[in-house]
Amino acid sequence: MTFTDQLWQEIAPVYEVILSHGFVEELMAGSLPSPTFQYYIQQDALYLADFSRALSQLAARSANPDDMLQFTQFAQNAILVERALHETYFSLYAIEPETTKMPACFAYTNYLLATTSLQSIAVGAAAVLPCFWIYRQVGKYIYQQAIRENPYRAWIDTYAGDAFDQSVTQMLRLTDQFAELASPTERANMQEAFRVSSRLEWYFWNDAYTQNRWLV
Ligand SMILES: Cc1ncc(CO)c(N)n1
Repeated sequence: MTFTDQLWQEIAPVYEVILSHGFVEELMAGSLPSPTFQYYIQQDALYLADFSRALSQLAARSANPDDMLQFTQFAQNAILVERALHETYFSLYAIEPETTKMPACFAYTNYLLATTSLQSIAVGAAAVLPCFWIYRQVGKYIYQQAIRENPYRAWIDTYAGDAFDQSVTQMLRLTDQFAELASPTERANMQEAFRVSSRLEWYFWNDAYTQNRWLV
């Protein structure tokens, strides 16, 4: 079993509750209320900018040019592909850009930036991995079940598509390479980072579903 297989086994319960979350179920059924999706898209635009910064941080800290190129491409894709998607939805739903990160987005982006800046590159890679991997799995799951006339089709197609699939496979390969070189302590830190980000993925959807705001 690869290191990344082990990572997935450990977060299997988190993945299960993500799949059964109301946000995912209603997105799949096409019945997600548009204010919920708007909130999500606004927060995701803020998230993606920092996700790209976190990937650039890993690129800058890479020891070899192959890894640098990979992380740079991931950072570029986070901006390009996903911005195109957001522009679709921003105009489709007349969504105003948001500037305030709500609690889950705030927690997640700050966690990614701190981890990719201050921890080892291996731990940083493990922290960004759920952003790739969970989205691919959720994307494929939704794609298989979603009704054809789904207002959220463009979102579903992006994450269930081949281009995203290939990035995820590359990211998994990189993480397994880092794990091979890592000490047992560092591998434990990678597991912890993977777990934290996986939980924050759930919180990100949950904040949108509950329209969570700062209470104070
Ligand atoms: C919160 C979140 N996680 C992962 C992705 C996929 O990159 C995304 N767009 N948003």
